[in-house]
Formats: sequence, C-alpha cells, structure tokens
Amino acid sequence: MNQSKEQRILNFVLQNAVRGDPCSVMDTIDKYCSQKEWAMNVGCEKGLILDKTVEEIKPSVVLELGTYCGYSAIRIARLLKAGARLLTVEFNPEFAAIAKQMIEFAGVQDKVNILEGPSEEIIPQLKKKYEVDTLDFVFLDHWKDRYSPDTILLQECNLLRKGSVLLADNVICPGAPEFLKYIRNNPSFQCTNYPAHLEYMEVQDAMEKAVFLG
Ligand SMILES: O=C(c1ccccc1)c1ccc(O)c(O)c1[N+](=O)[O-]
Ligand SMILES: [Mg+2]
Repeated sequence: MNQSKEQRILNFVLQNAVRGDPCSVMDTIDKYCSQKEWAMNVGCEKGLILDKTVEEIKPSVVLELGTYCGYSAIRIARLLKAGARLLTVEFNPEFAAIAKQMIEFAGVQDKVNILEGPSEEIIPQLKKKYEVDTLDFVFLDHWKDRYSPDTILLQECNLLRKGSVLLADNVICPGAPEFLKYIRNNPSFQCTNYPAHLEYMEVQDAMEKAVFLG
C-alpha cells in the first residue's frame, strides 16, 4: 500500500537522524520538508520563537494542541527542566502513531504523553484523568477554527492561572481570524504578535502570544 507523507518523513528520520538527539531529528525533518515534501511542522524560523517562549517560561506543565508528526513536541520537550511534562493532543490516529515513533527516536518520550482524540473531549479530562492542576504553557497548532473555542474551554475548565502563556501558530497563514478577534479584544489576555514565515515557504505568517492575566 502506498506510504503516507508522514510515514515517508518518519522513515527519512529513522535512516538519517541520530537516535537520541532531538536537534538531529528536528534538523532532519526540516531538511526533508524543505527539500522533498512540504509538511505542517512549525519549522525552524517559528521554532525559534517557540524555543524562546519555553526558555522564558520554564514551564512545569505544557499542553500542545496538534501533535502532527511530533516535531514541536520534540522541540518543546528537549528544553523542559527535570520533572516537567508535555501533554500533546492529536485527533488523527495515524499522525499520533507516527509522532510516538518520532518522539521515542528523539529520546524525549519520558517527558511527553500523547493524548489521542478531539481536543474538545480531552481538555475537560485534563484535571481528573491526567492530574493537571493548571497549565503553564499552551501551544495551539491544531485546526485553526478550534483555537478560540478551545481557549474558552481551557478557561471554563479552570486550567489557566495568572501568568499562563498561550502561543498560537499560523494566525496569518492559514489564519485564525476568529481567535485573533477573540483574544485581542479580551481584557483577560495580554497579546503580542510575532511576524514570521510559513514553514519552508516565503509566505507571511505569524505567531500570537497571549498571557492570561487572571
Ligand atoms: O491547516 C493547515 C493546512 C491547510 C491546508 C493544507 C495543509 C495544511 C496548516 C498549515 C500550516 C500549519 O503550520 C498548520 O499547523 C496547519 N494545520 O493544519 O494545523
Ligand atoms: Mg502550524
């Protein structure tokens, strides 16, 4: 049966990256996706914005919405302090299976828990089923029309605390206009925009950081 693009990316990593080396895995994915087949990893330019945000916050509990092949999960996990954990949510079972192998190959599996299912079902389970009190950092990178309803759901489930940081990918391309309107007009959030390019393309994109003020 024909392999999926995501399986081809994983195979390229397994054959070319250094096992146990997160940077090698990220660089190898970026090489494949910039030279062979485009894919929706956050990439290296926006990845640096993600890195700086994680290094600034030093989070203990991170939620990622949209695992895909695991690139940003590896990017985040490699920077986490001892004992910190990343919960990453993926709706697509094939993507979740690819990401599991990618994360294990990178050697960051002890810090990462992949939660398979729709974000709207998983978010309300975080406190009781996954023993989350509040989230220090949330990376939004899933379906763009889920950004604002899931941000509202996080608040309804009391998962944000004063100082919790949201970082949203793709607010320009493909775009998340409803989210930008919601978050920029909500006095409970302090927003900052970070212009960048869509991964592997000379197309304008941006990331939006939103700090919850309580
Ligand atoms: O929506 C797409 C998309 C739309 C159409 C075709 C391919 C991807 C996309 C594009 C770039 C991203 O960084 C990203 O996170 C996504 N996504 O689906 O979450
Ligand atoms: Mg994205």
